[in-house]
Amino acid sequence: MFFTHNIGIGIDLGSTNILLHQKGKGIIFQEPSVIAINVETNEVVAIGNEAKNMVGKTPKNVEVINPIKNGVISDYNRTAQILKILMKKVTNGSSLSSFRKPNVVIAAPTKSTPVEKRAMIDAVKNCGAKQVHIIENTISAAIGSELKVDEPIASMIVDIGGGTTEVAIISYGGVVACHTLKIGGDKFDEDITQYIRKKYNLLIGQQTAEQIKIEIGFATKNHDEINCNARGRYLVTGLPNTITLSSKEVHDAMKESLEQILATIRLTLEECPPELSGDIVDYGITLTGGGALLKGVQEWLSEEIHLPVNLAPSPLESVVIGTGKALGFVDKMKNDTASLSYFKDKIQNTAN
Ligand SMILES: Nc1ncnc2c1ncn2[C@@H]1O[C@H](COP(=O)(O)OP(=O)(O)OP(=O)(O)O)[C@@H](O)[C@H]1O
Repeated sequence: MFFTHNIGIGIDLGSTNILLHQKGKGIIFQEPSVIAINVETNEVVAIGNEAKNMVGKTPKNVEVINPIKNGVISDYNRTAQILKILMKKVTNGSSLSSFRKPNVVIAAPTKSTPVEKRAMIDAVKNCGAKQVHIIENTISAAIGSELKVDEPIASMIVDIGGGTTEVAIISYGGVVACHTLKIGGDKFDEDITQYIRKKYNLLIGQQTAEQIKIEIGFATKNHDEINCNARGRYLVTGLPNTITLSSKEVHDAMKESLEQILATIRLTLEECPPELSGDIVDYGITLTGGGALLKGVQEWLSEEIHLPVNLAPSPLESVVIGTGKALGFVDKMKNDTASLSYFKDKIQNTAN
């Protein structure tokens, strides 16, 4: 069967999760940004969920790596290996003639440097993409959260990811104020691990910490207390042990990181041009990213900043949905750039 149209792919290369959106199909991949490698042969053993399940359980010759840190590619070769497998998935393993090679829109951290952007573009191009366009994470998250970014209304987006929190005020399709913090949901996991180690002398694994956060983690101090069990290695005897942990303890463990996120939101609000402040007061701020799913985040934030706080329709998927929608703009731009002038400057076309 012949296809005459180009394949369009949107990519969110997150610190915790990688997502792929294919034009006409929707989200076709949504798994952890993890790769398991046989270090003796350099062969890929697994990626995504399968690789994440191997963390802490592999033999010596298999290494499980997270090649994206704080939203930025930290291990180029491993990221390229993941992308190659994903591209094969999209093209069903067939080698494509140049006119059928996919056009890609990839989201990059709003404050990434030209070198970091270039690394992303090269990684995707080397895997067989035809054109690669970069879109800023926060713009993509806002588009994917159904905010009206192309209208003269200011929006504020807070994307609490795994490795970073990005806070931006967007108006006329552009970022007018933005701050990035290298703290996200994964730091909450570390906070919980440290707390349990210090208080109970128990060493827990990263997946256990994440489960505790999801099950009984609250951003609000005042909530109906709940408990859960945590299993790990008791450091005094070296033997397995189980403790019972309360949601108040988990809140205490995460408190400092939450306060740093709050300080970053306040800082961005302080930089909001006065003409746009009214819109933020009227429409509030929109929370997205996996960290926005922490229990009580909406209540906690609206109490602290006295503004309406909305949750994006699909916090874990906002960015990739935004890249999928941006693909539509890129396609249309070839014929009609005038009505898309806001995005034209924001989506950097590297093909020409
Ligand atoms: N229900 C939940 N409650 C609390 N945290 C959650 C929940 N679901 C997912 N998370 C957390 O969300 C984080 C991942 O979010 P997301 O996929 O948006 O990050 P990312 O885009 O990969 O990271 P980054 O934006 O830093 O590159 C993880 O820390 C995960 O534990």
